[in-house]
Amino acid sequence: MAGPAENHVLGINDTKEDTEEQTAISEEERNSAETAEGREKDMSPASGSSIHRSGSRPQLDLSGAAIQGNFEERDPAILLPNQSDDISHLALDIGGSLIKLVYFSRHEDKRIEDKRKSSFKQRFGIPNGNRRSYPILGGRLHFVKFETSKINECLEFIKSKQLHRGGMNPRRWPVDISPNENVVVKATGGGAYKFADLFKEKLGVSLDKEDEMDCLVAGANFLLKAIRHQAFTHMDGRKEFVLIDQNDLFPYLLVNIGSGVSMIKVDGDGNFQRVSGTNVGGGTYWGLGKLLTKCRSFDDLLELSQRGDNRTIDMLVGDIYGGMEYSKIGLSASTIASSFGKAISENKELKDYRPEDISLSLLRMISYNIGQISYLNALRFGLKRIFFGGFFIRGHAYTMDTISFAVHFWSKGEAKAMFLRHEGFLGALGAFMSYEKHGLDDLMVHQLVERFPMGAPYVGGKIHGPPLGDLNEKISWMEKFVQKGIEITAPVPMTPLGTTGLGGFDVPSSRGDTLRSDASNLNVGVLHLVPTLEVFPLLMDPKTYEPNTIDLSDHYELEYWLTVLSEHLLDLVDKAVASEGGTDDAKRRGDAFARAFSAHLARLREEPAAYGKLGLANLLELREECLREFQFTDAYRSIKQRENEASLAVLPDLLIELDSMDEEARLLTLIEGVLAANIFDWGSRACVELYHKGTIIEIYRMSRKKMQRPWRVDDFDNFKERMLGPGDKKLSPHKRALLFVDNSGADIVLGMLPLARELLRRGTEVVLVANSLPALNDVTAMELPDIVAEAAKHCDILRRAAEAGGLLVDAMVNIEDGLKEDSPSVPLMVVENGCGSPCIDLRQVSSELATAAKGADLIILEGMGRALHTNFNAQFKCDALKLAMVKNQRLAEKLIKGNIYDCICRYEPAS
Ligand SMILES: CC(C)(COP(=O)(O)O)[C@@H](O)C(=O)NCCC(=O)O
Ligand SMILES: [Mn+2]
Repeated sequence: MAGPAENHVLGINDTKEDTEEQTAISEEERNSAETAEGREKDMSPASGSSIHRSGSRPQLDLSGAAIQGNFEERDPAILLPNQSDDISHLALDIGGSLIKLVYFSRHEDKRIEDKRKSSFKQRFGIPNGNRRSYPILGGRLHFVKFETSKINECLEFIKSKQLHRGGMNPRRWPVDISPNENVVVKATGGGAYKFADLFKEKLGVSLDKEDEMDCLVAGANFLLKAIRHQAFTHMDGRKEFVLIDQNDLFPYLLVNIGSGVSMIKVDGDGNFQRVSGTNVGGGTYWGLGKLLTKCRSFDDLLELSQRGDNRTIDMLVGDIYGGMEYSKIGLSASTIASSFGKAISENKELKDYRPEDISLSLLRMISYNIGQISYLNALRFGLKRIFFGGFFIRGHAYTMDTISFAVHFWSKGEAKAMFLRHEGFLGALGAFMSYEKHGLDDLMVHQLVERFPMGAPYVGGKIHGPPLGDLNEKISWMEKFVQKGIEITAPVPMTPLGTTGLGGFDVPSSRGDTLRSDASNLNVGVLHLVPTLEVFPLLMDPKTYEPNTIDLSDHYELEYWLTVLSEHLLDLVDKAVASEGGTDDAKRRGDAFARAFSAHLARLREEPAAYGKLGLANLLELREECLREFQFTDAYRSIKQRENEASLAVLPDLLIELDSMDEEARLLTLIEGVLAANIFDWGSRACVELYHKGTIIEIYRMSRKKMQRPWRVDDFDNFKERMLGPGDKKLSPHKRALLFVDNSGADIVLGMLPLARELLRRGTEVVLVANSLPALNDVTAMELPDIVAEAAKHCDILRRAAEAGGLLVDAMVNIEDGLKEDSPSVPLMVVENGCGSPCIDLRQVSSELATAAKGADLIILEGMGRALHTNFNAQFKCDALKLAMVKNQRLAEKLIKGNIYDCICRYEPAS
């Protein structure tokens, strides 16, 4: 199968091609990678402390280790007084064509101990189930590529960010590490040997060489276990993400296609065996292709193949059987009987064949061969899953289709070929993993969040420009392109549509519009490591939970939502710029934000799976993240404030009205109130237009007036029965209710707070769950205590509950609520949900929320984002009430066969 031993180049996964590939940077602005000043102070070692290492591995020096701060805190930071902070947060995979860099930057430590947080801790204590012997650092993993031929750019990049010295920190250099100190950086790939002296000379860094195969496997294992949408199948031009069960990952076959091909049977972490390989690999394609087509780069050769027709060269079954198929053995007429076989019988010279056809024929020959050998090896060891990686694939749709086709064909559909989004970074990640005690190998899927910041402008299918240092550089670059009249847009297909080559085994079709020669450039975001995130414990089955309701793999649906977001953009930029005082700087940032976000939308329009599996929640979150990237921290700040004030002014009247009702009428009015007040949503186009037509209170009244039952989804009677009991029978009240609140203003003040008050009155503890970061006009956990405090001035129940929950510490004056009945003062609390988006993915919530959830027996999800776009179909272990007004015509039609402004009151008791 493989060639003679001396020619056995298998496993050498690079080629020395003269690639034209652009530098691709997945990089965030430098300043965001900085560590907070205060924390630096705590973490920096006493000056003059020595660096302790054992052998070649830099290790943490645990001598004198002490917990910093509160012993009861979850995952407390541990102060290592003798540890220099220079454990390198950088690892490299230096190949013949590309240098892949993985580096870590710490999160800014913005922990603010407000009274909300301390009261929460008092109430719930601190969970200690997740204690580690050492903490995982919160931070980000960045993935960056350079052309090996431009190694100096790579060295400059490392130097400018001081990555070899543990990140950019002016306090650390040169105080902590003397320039003569030997810093060790993990590296794999042939270049780790070849360029060792250069790294030493230019950066003073010693490259600690790690075995390539070890790294590949470690990288693949980490990715497959820790990143939800890592692996995908690719058939007929369609990418489909595959859910990998962490506990059912092994064994699998890892096929790394570099110059040669290695086939590795992976049985566990660090447990693998190279079982086979072939010398016909990427190097063969590139080498033969270069000789036969005069193509100058690997990418050019791939591009040629997209315009090729291999039937002009390959001998097909039909050529042998006079156009017929050989049905007896299941071979169709278009099956390749012999690659390049036609060339024997034709009286043609090389020049008579189109380079496009040659390239395609070659690509098919090699891809099929690899697919076939891989399958045979999978069969040999009884493996069902085959993951392909290596530079040969580089996100090329047609290559993936061809390999998939071969595996499918030979296995008769039994085995699956899968590909990895981070396939180019397996080795570098593996090298990074080889640092001891960074805690990465312990990370779980829910502790990682991938984000896609604007790394560099991309134009015409290529990333342009150097790595972007800071926000200003990012904006300047964009402005430069715009001045030149070049629209910054997502990469476009490099060949016209419909030019896919024909022929083949049986023709695997790959849609022209998904073809690209290096799509993987942009498919890798920045991995945020957030050790405090947890799976919401009340989810019925986290494994089958899918947050998104609408399926964006439906082309029309995706197109609709992308258009909605584009149409919102101008208005959003106006709000964002105004929120920053409308200064020139804010306008520049606003412009850049609009361009960056439009580029994301264009990118996703072209390749919906570019950032992993796409759902509406991701799109809405991407918008908020992009705003934050351009330093718009709260675009709706003043709108929220205005609406809060207006609503608080009418709250006393509402409470009096409610208190004059009997229990049943009151409960109905309260639910009506929540639904009616959910109309205040600055994310809905239709609603924003409404706001021009009246004051907040007028719109609220109008909305309440229209609240006619039955609602489009109306489970109110069931909810009422649970709350008030059937007939005269009283049921015990819920112990604790989690209220996932939505918007500021009327929504929270006139909708959810009165409902919370009712629950409190009935003896149910209430936890208000709000966003950690601003998103549209959603109320945040930081803002809520003040709103509650204001509302409590008019309400005895809220006041006592807020006091009991530790939200109010000062005695309240001016109590206008006449109610003096002796209601139990169960606590009212506020927790943050861990999100900064209008939607919520309950697989990744704050540890605060997870803790509060443990004693809860009622969940109320409110609003379109939290209850409809996400979680509409979510099932919980406890009673759940989903309340929302549908403020979008299309969603109303799709979800409830109704109309805009219809309401949903969906009650699902615990089963
Ligand atoms: C962004 C939103 C999910 C916020 O809704 P909310 O959760 O506040 O009820 C919603 O306004 C939305 O889906 N807007 C986009 C569609 C539109 O403009 O109609
Ligand atoms: Mn909202």
